[in-house]
Formats: sequence, C-alpha cells, structure tokens
Amino acid sequence: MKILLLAGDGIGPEIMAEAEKVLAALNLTVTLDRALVGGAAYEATGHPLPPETLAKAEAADAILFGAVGDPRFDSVERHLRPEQAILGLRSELGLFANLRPAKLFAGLEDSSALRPEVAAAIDLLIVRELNGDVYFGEKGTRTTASGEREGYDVMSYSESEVRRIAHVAFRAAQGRQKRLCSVDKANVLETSQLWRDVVIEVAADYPDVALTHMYVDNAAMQLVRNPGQFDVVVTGNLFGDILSDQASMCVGSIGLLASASLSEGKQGLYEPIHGSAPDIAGKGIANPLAMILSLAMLLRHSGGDEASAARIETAVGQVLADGCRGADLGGNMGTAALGDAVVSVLNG
Ligand SMILES: NC(=O)C1=CN([C@@H]2O[C@H](COP(=O)(O)OP(=O)(O)OC[C@H]3O[C@@H](n4cnc5c(N)ncnc54)[C@H](O)[C@@H]3O)[C@@H](O)[C@H]2O)C=CC1
Ligand SMILES: CC(C)CC(=O)C(=O)O
Ligand SMILES: [Mg+2]
Repeated sequence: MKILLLAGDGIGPEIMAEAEKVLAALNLTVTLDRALVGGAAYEATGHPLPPETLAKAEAADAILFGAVGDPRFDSVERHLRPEQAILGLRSELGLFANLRPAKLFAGLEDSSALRPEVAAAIDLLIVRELNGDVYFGEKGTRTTASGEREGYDVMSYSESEVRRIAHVAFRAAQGRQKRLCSVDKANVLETSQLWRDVVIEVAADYPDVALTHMYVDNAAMQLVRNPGQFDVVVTGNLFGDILSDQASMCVGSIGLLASASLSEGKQGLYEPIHGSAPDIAGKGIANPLAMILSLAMLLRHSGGDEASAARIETAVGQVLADGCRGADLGGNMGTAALGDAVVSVLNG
C-alpha cells in the first residue's frame, strides 16, 4: 500500500511524527511518501496545494493528513489560504463521505464535559457529507444597492449528492445499531427539505434501519442532553463540521477524534477532526491520539487490515486506561511521550 503523509501546519508535523512511530512499530509492508501542504506549501511554492502534492495524492492508496492553517496567512486571498489545501483534496479526490466516530474510552468518564453517566453512553458515528454545501457553493463579496458591503456563500445540495451520502450512512447503520438520525434544518432551508426528501426515498432500500430526522439546533442540544440516543448521524458539510467538534468534548477532547474521508473506491484521506492548533503548536503538548486513531482508520478502510487497525485502537484504549493524559485531558504527558506509550503497548 502506498501512503502519502501530509503533515501540514501547526501541530500537524508533531502529531504526524507519533503516527509514523506507531506505523513503524507495526512492521507492515507499506511505501511512504511525503509532500508539502497548507501554509508550509504556500510558503515554499506560493500555493497551498501544489500540483506535485495533488499528483502524489492521486497516486496514493491512502493519505494520512495532519492539519492545515496558519494565522500568518489568514489575510491572503482566500483561494491561496492553507485551508484550501484540504478542501481541494476533498473535492479533487471525490472524498464525499466523512466518517467521524465518537466513543467514550474507558477511564475518560470524568474528562467529558458532560456528567460521567451521560458520557458513558456515547458511541456514535457522524457521517458528514464533504463535497457540497456552503463550503463549495458560489461565494464572494458584493456591494448592495445602498452601497453596503455584503458577503455571500451559496448553500446547495443536488439530489445525487444527498443520495450517495445517504447510502453510506444507511450501510454504516446496518453494521451498527441500525438507527440513523438525519440532521437538517428543513423547517427553514430548501436545501434541507430536499435533503430530507431524498434521505426518506433512500430509506426504502434499508427497511432494517430505523430512520429519524432532527433539526440541527435540536441535535446540538440533544448531543449534550442525551448523546447515548444517537447511533449514526448523517448530515451536511457545515452541520457535520460543527456537531463533530461538539461531540469531541462529550468524549473528553478534540485531540481524540479521528476521521476517514472516503470516495466511492478504496482510496481515502485520514485526519484528526481538529485543526492546526496554532495556540499550542511547537510546545510538544498536542494530543497525538486522534492522529494515531486516524492511522487505524486508514489501515481498516483503505488497507483492509482490520487486525492492525484493532491493534492500534486497543493500544490507545490501554494507554488511556493506564492513566496516560496530555494537557488537554488534565495531565502532563507531552506529544512524544503519548506516542511512545502507544508504541510500548504495541511492542509489549
Ligand atoms: N482539517 C484541517 O486541517 C482543519 C484546519 N483548521 C484550521 O486550523 C487552524 C486553527 O483552528 P481552530 O479553530 O483554532 O481549531 P483547532 O481544532 O485547531 O483548535 C481548537 C482548540 O483545540 C485545541 N486542540 C486542537 N487539537 C488539539 C490536540 N490534538 N491536542 C490538544 N489540543 C488540541 C487547540 O489548542 C485549540 O485550543 C485554523 O487555521 C483553521 O482554519 C481547522 C479545522 C480543521
Ligand atoms: C476546511 C476545514 C478547515 C473545515 C473543518 O473545520 C473540518 O473539516 O473539520
Ligand atoms: Mg472542523
């Protein structure tokens, strides 16, 4: 398997180094390559997703991605900002299905922002559409008739875009508790009404899955009131982005949530759900576990290697059960020490 490592910006290289240690400890036959992406690529080449990086990504079986984003480039033209690199990879590679699992690891009951007994029930999967919505609609600024500046971002979803993500979500639910909650804002948005109508149509193919619908504002509330009610949640790009960051604190830290971004085939991009965390970059205190768990998802989904994926997940669970904690979980272990702890369990 050919894996492209794209470390990116901020804490990206720090957490990527720990995932590489874990990969090395598994002794798998893989070919690794690296390329510049995000602010690091913009600085070196003038573009956040240089053609060489995109070509390497297209040729890879899987991409392990750190994070992009650097406040130094927050005011450059939007199409040259670091974040365009991850958006570009998602659209160029057709990575439309973003799987973001959230489950409470044993021992982290008191680390959740929720009461321990509420947090203990969390085992959910957010299936987020990744190629559409306001992120990819027409956008710009214009001047209104009264001379005021106005910004706009068009929200839209086509029927086929909703249909394909709905199928992914229903299939995921079939492999879990067979409950699917579609989250939208159909009481206000036409985009959401079409979303809901199409999800209901697709449901006819999955009579074994119980489908419910929830407005996104209620979903945000229910996620902290009673997160145990959710099995699989399917939603659009923007709502899924927000709800998954929220879900991360329900299980203790954003430094724990991994993700897989999948196309129709086996190729995928795997990354933590968090960003480049400029506030802690360079301090050696970022939690590398979301990155390491993203490697597990890579081996499972693109590598078909369930055994190695499970080994990594078990090792991470063991490390947390042993009380290893970084600053995000109220402890004092640094990034490298946490990576070493996972490796030591794997070697043990
Ligand atoms: N896929 C990507 O590459 C993403 C990139 N970004 C970019 O990242 C930059 C920073 O964005 P923020 O809104 O601050 O979100 P962020 O997710 O980078 O950070 C939010 C907060 O969580 C903390 N945090 C994040 N990851 C952590 C980890 N592994 N361990 C411990 N603490 C962690 C940070 O220190 C910060 O306080 C921006 O440029 C943004 O556009 C944001 C989200 C996704
Ligand atoms: C373009 C990214 C910065 C969006 C994001 O926050 C995410 O995918 O989690
Ligand atoms: Mg996000």
